[in-house]
Amino acid sequence: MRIDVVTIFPEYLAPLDVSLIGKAATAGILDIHVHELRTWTHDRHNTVDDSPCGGGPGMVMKPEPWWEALTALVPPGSEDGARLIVPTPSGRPFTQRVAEDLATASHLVFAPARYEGIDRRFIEAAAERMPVEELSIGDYVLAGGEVAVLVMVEAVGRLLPGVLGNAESAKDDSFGHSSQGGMAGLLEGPVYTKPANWDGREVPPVLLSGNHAVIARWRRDEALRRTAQTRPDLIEALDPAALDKKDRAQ
Ligand SMILES: N#Cc1c(-c2ccc3cc[nH]c3c2)n[nH]c1N
Repeated sequence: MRIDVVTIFPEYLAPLDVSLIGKAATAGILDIHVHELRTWTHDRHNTVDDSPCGGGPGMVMKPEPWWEALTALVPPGSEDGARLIVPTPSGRPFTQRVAEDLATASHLVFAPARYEGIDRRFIEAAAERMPVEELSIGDYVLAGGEVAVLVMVEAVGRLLPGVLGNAESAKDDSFGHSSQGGMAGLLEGPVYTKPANWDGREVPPVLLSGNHAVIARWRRDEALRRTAQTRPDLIEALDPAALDKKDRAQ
């Protein structure tokens, strides 16, 4: 997968060189390029913004630099498999299912804005050339979209074959929100490691029993309990067919 990120703060994307995503890039699984939006400006001041039409606070990002950048990164005729991702607080929620969908793309172009956002006409023009996703990472307001790009690239990148080792395959995601595997749609229950007694607190004996069926049942019960407590909406959203008799007894 090729990933292009266009931004006025390229240094904000430095974490993409680190850890899981950095290793995936080194391995050639991800081909990540971060670009300075001002590359596609032509005036003395490398202007990327202007005052909002109709008045109002702040500044709006001009469509021209974004359009030139997009055209350079996705030349006409090469749109097949390319998707433009625009982080925005007014976007569709970015969820695990959205991450799974984006992981099927061959080319993602991220357009993290600043100021009051990008001139709407850029989004409309881009949508005539390729799928455009306006996505939000949560119900709070950031100062720009770069943080959201880091979140989305990690959530999508970890789903690509070869990025996670076998021991930590995304298929077994148990942090909830995965739509795959036995814990699909549930939040993860508590996890423990050695020592068996720490601070006078014991690891639940079931986890030391060696009985994998009983352990699996206990973990699912704990996931159901935590999900019901923390995110009852996820319980409501579960496919009833995904719940067995013992689940319903919870
Ligand atoms: N995604 C996302 C966002 C943002 C966001 C995204 C882009 C810009 C550009 C200026 N301010 C922004 C805030 N705030 N909260 C979210 N969940």
